[in-house]
Amino acid sequence: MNKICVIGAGTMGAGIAQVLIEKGYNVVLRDLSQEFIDKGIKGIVKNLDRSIQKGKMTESEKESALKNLQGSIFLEDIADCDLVIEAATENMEIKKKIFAEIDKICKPEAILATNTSSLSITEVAAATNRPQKVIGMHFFNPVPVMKLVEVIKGVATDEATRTAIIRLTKAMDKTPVEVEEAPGFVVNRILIPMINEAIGILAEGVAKAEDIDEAMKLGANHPIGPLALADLIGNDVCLAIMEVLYSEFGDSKYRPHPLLRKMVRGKLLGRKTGKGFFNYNA
Ligand SMILES: CC(=O)CC(=O)SCCNC(=O)CCNC(=O)[C@H](O)C(C)(C)COP(=O)(O)OP(=O)(O)OC[C@H]1O[C@@H](n2cnc3c(N)ncnc32)[C@H](O)[C@@H]1OP(=O)(O)O
Ligand SMILES: NC(=O)C1=CN([C@@H]2O[C@H](COP(=O)(O)OP(=O)(O)OC[C@H]3O[C@@H](n4cnc5c(N)ncnc54)[C@H](O)[C@@H]3O)[C@@H](O)[C@H]2O)C=CC1
Repeated sequence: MNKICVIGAGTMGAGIAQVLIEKGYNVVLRDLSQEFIDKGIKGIVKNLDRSIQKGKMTESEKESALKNLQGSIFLEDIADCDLVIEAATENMEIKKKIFAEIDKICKPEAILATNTSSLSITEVAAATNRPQKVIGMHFFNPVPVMKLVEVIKGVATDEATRTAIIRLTKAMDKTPVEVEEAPGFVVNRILIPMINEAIGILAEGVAKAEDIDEAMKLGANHPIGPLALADLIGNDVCLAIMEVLYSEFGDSKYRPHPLLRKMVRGKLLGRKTGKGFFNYNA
C-alpha cells in the first residue's frame, strides 16, 4: 500500500493523515473546500512543530513528512489510490454518496475504508459495486495519541481486505481490535451513553460541569472528564452516535439528552467551534 486518500480534513481526517505521512505513506487529503483542507493541514503542521519542540522529531523529518501530503478538492486526484479512508461527517446519506462516487473513480483493487463511529459498514458498502473491499477502520481521537483501531467487517468484506487493514493498522503503530458489526461497535456503545448521562446530570443541576469532570477524573481515573471528552469528540458527533444507537436498538436507554440536542442546535460543538461545555481559544 503506497498512496492513501483520506476524505474529510476535520478532527479525524487530519489526525489520520498526520500519522500516515509520518510513516512514509503518500496521502491525498480531500475535503469540500480549500478552506477546510488548509485548516486540517495547519493542525498537522502545529502538531509536527510540537513534536519538534519536544525533541521527538527533527525539522528535516517534518519536511519529509509534509512532502508526502497533498491537499485536494478534486475527486479525480484519488483515482490511483490503493486505499481510501473516509472520515467525513457522521451521516449515512453523506457516506453513501461518497462511497458511490469513489467506487466509480478508484481502481478496482482499491480498498474503501470508513472511519464511521457507529454506522453500518454493510449499508455503506451496499452503495458500491465492491462490498467485499469495504471495511470499517475506526480510529480514536486524538489519532496521533490513541493506540486503538477497531476493525469492523461488513457482511461481504473479504479476508484479503481484513488482512490488509490489520497490517496497515500495525504499520501505523496502532493496535487493531476486531469487532463484529454492531451499532457503536465496542467503545462508543459504552463511552457515548456515559457522556450522555453526564450531560443529564449537568441538566438536572446535580453538579457543575467542572465538578462532574473532576469527579470522574478523581473517582474513576479517567484522563479527562466526560464533558471535556464530549467537547474533544464534538457534540455533533456525540449526538449522531446517540441517534444511531437509539434508532438501531429502539431502546430508550440510548435516548439523546435534550441538552445535547440544544448544544448542537446552538453550534456549541466543543473544541472545533471554540465553545461547548467549556470555552476554548479558537
Ligand atoms: C467518538 C469516537 O468515535 C471515538 C473516540 O475517539 S472517543 C474519544 C477517545 N479519546 C479519549 O478518550 C481521550 C481521553 N483523553 C486523553 O487521553 C488525554 O486527555 C489526551 C491524550 C487527549 C491529552 O492528554 P493530557 O495529558 O490531558 O494533555 P497533554 O499533556 O497536553 O497531552 C498528552 C500527550 O498527548 C499529545 N496530544 C494531546 N492532544 C493532541 C492532539 N490533538 N494531537 C496530537 N497529540 C496530542 C500531547 O502532545 C502529549 O504528548 P507527549 O506525551 O508526547 O508530551
Ligand atoms: N470526533 C471524533 O472524536 C471521532 C469521529 N469519528 C468519525 O470520523 C468521521 C469524521 O468526524 P470528525 O473528524 O469529528 O468530523 P469533522 O466535522 O471534524 O470533519 C468532517 C469533515 O468532513 C468534511 N466533509 C463532509 N462531507 C464531505 C464530502 N462529501 N467529501 C469530502 N469531505 C467532506 C467536512 O467538510 C469536514 O471538514 C465521522 O464519521 C465520525 O463519526 C471517529 C472517531 C472519533
